[in-house]
Amino acid sequence: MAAAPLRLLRGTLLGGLRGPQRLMATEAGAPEQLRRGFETLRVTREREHVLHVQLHRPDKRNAMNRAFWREMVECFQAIAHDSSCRAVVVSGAGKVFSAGLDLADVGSELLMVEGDDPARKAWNLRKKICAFQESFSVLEKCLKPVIVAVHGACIGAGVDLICACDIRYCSQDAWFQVKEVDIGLAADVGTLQRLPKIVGSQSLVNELAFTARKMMAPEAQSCGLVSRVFPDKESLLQAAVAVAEAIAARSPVAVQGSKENLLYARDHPVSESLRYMAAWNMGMLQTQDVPAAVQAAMDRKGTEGALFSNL
Ligand SMILES: CCC/C=C/C=C/C(=O)SCCNC(=O)CCNC(=O)[C@H](O)C(C)(C)COP(=O)(O)OP(=O)(O)OC[C@H]1O[C@@H](n2cnc3c(N)ncnc32)[C@H](O)[C@@H]1OP(=O)(O)O
Repeated sequence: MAAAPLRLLRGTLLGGLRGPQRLMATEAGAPEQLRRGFETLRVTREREHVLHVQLHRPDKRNAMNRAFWREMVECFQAIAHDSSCRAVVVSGAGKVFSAGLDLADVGSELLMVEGDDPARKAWNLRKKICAFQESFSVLEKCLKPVIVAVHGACIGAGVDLICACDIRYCSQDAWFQVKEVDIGLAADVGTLQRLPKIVGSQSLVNELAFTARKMMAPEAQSCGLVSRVFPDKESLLQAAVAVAEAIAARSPVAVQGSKENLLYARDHPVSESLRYMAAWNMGMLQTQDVPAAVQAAMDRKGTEGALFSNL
């Protein structure tokens, strides 16, 4: 998908956007952090309510350096607070989705831990690991659905990242590798915790984590890691943006409430999740979005027939 020439967003927003637009300093509503931009991420507005976040170190195969781990948190916290954004597409710029941890930049940081004794070193290392975990947990904490589009290699921390996304698509050339054992560590930023809940086969997860073997796109689809496979990157991105647009056309109260409750249900027993749902909806069902959506359905206008305000 070729980037459209940059244009000022003001004035185009209400008409609806048809091509990616770099967020401009003049854009009303976008949080300051998104307008300033990032070193390792490129954020564009693809449609009126859809942002596209690209991992953007193509020369280094989007390897995740220190700036990346920090910027993921800044970026998705800003998106969480951007009420005009209702869905996000994540992809990788260049040849591959991501080569995972930047072994040159972050590898040395992990090996050199400060502290006067083993307990203090351990404590400082724990703080670092928790900070790394937050860089992907932030994708779940942001209630805007995140659709990830994977092409080419998705290695190590790349798998951790996609496991925290809500919808996973890939192209035919994609491959996935839980590579951490090959660099002497147990994957600690989400794969071991989330992947078993995604693919449903503990045996397969164990095999992937213990052997670091590559899993190609067809197997990733058959095991449920990705839900759709596309012939190439272009069709992949088109589909990812289209599904994001479909999500964005629906009530943000309903969509973001669904994400919150799906994640809650993943981590809690059914009875507890039902109680949480009831408490959630005793507030949220009072939204104007319900009568607006019901009226549009009765008028056979579909979702386009109802306009929902930002959340
Ligand atoms: C507490 C933190 C927890 C997180 C843990 C995470 C762990 C992991 O992610 S383990 C996995 C680490 N990653 C790898 O082992 C992948 C290494 N890279 C590759 O296998 C290949 O680069 C790849 C298949 C992705 C692409 O191959 P291609 O031929 O297309 O490119 P290259 O010529 O190999 O690389 C191009 C330049 O990118 C640099 N680069 C690639 N991967 C990394 C990396 N992981 N870290 C740092 N730099 C990387 C590579 O050095 C080349 O740079 P240059 O020589 O300057 O052109």
